[in-house]
Amino acid sequence: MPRPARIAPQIPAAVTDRLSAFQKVFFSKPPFVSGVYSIDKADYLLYYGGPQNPRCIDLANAADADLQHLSDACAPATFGLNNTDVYDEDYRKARKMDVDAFSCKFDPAHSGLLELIWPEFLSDGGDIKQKVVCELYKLNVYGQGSFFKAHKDTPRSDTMFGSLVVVFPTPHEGGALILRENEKEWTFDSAAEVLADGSPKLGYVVFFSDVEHEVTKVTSGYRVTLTYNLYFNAKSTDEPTTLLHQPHLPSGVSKVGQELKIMLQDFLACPDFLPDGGFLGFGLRFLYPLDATKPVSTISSSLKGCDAMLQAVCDELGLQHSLHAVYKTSAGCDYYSGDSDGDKTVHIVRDTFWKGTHQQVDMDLYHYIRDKKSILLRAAGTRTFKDDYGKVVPTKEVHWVTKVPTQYNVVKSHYGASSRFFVPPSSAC
Ligand SMILES: O=C(O)CCC(=O)C(=O)O
Ligand SMILES: [Fe+2]
Repeated sequence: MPRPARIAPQIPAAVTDRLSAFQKVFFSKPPFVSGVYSIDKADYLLYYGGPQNPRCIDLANAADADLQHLSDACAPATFGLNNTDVYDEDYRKARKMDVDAFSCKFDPAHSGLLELIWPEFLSDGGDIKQKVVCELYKLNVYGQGSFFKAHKDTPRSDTMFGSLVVVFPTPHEGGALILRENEKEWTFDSAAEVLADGSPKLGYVVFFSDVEHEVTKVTSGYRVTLTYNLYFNAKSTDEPTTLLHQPHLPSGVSKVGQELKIMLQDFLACPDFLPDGGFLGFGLRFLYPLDATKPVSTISSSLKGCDAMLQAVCDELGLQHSLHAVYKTSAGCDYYSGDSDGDKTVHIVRDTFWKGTHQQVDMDLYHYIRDKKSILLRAAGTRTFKDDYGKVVPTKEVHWVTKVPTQYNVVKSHYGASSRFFVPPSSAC
């Protein structure tokens, strides 16, 4: 028997227009911050070679022969794949030096660089709730023909959330950093900028770990970089190397946050919006490494960028909110229950991840995934429906304000978290 046709939700244009406007603003900010920065001349000095063969190179005034020496002192660069370091010149051709083999006068915290980039990067100018550790990771030299193909950085602990790369003003061409998120792409081509107007500057780019990026081929000269891992609060292995100063900002959410706040207020005041009450659902924009045995709420203090901003907006509006794992499934087949509503899609909202697997339970996933605390959601504007036993499924309506990403598998991805963020209705709904 053919399945009854899906009945489209009845959503008034006043609501759909508001939803798409909200999404546009939510995704408007790029997932990185970049630019050039002036530092003290002495901060360009890099020492390496150890006591047997000590060397110092001025990376603001380096001759090709000195850069060649630095490159020769490095080893071939590897990259992280499935928790191991892999060397593959088809994927990454570059040289690297580990942190115990060199010392650089430049320090991102003391130079003031972190204070400059931090508010814009993490909270779009709003309040910053987290302390961050910025750990020097590697020195890299990209000589002629070097590149690093598209990849996402491997999180080195579940508190690592991003990377900082600084590019020294050594003459080179090519070696642009391309960043991608969803369908969008940005290029940070520091080669010209670090040597523009005759005064050497440091190029910098800071991005979230889940942003795909690649380094294009260096066509001449040497591109010398330092990379840093960024951790929330605590870090994985050693003592923190650098603690970010909390910038002194007026409290409250950012400019984009203010815009979202006004939009949310407008939603809640709209009479067409969830007239019988319900939930607002937000698919998080970024990925988060999470121990799948822990409640999803453990990442609430580590939200990034506009995810953190949304949380702040809800706090300011006095809206209750929480983080959840969400499973999309069907609550039954129509011909068993005799219910002709057709679509029985239900989002099962849990505080923790479901521990079973699809293979173990072929049928009736709906009954296995839900637990006593689960909330069951149906699309706003649709009617309630019955399960296979003829019982009405106790669903509440949800408007997915930002879409639920579908491309991540919570079991397979090492990021683990495909969590969602919910705002129960205010009294206006
Ligand atoms: O050098 C850069 O701009 C990025 C390097 C990079 O992607 C990495 O080290 O993982
Ligand atoms: Fe990378």
